[in-house]
Amino acid sequence: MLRLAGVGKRYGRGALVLTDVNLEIAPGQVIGVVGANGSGKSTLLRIVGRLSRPSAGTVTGKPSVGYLPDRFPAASRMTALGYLRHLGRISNVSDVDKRAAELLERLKLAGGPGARLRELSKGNAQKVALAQALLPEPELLVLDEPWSGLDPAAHTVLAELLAEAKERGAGVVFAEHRDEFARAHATGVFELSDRTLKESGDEPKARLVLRNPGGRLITSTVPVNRSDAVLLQALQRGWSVVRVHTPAGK
Ligand SMILES: Nc1ncnc2c1ncn2[C@@H]1O[C@H](COP(=O)(O)OP(=O)(O)OP(=O)(O)O)[C@@H](O)[C@H]1O
Repeated sequence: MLRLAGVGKRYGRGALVLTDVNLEIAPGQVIGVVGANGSGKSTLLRIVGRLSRPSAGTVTGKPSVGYLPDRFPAASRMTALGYLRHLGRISNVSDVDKRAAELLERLKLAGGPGARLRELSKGNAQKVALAQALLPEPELLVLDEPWSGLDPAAHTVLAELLAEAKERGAGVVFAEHRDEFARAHATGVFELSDRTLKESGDEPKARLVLRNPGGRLITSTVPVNRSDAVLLQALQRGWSVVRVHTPAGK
């Protein structure tokens, strides 16, 4: 469906953000991309969704794409339904009103289809953003942190919608910063670190919640066999340990 080979990306004359990224997306595959803030997840997803061109390497395949951006510009006076109708007409969605209303109903958009975009809370704006990506039933869904801001009920609905997309043979690529969460929803998880993408094995991970000397809470996910070393280094730098979550039995 889509193949990235040797993909690199730099912005302007800046340093490389991605180097030698290889990724193949097949129908029915759900790929989770994890990585720290700034590791290049959004950059990679924009390339996968063909919204941005790589500086090196090739992207082959031209599936239709539904894209959920990392920031949804919801500053319009349009209603949620008006907005989806407009987008649906551009991409020739049949029965657009019915389908849009169904999606908004399943996601439980506060205020219903008539809610104005600029009055929506973060989580409700995210629901409209998800609906616009799902509406045309694209061959490839590219979702940048799709669970961000959603309440638990909408989490479940989104998991169902992704399972349905997978069932009809769509490919899905999503970005997520929580490793275990990505693992729970993906058929394959890849990690972006040091500017490149590696398949993330099933090695058990520990989640460390630390407080830096400035008082900020920092959450870090590390392989269990490295957690002692990371904790020791953090303590030596004057950080304190708030919580350590390890998988059962590790
Ligand atoms: N339009 C841009 N122009 C210049 N640099 C950019 C641009 N977009 C992203 N970057 C840089 O590319 C790097 C990767 O950013 P990106 O947003 O892809 O990371 P991310 O993993 O999605 O981060 P987050 O988890 O915080 O959303 C960062 O150093 C960022 O500053």
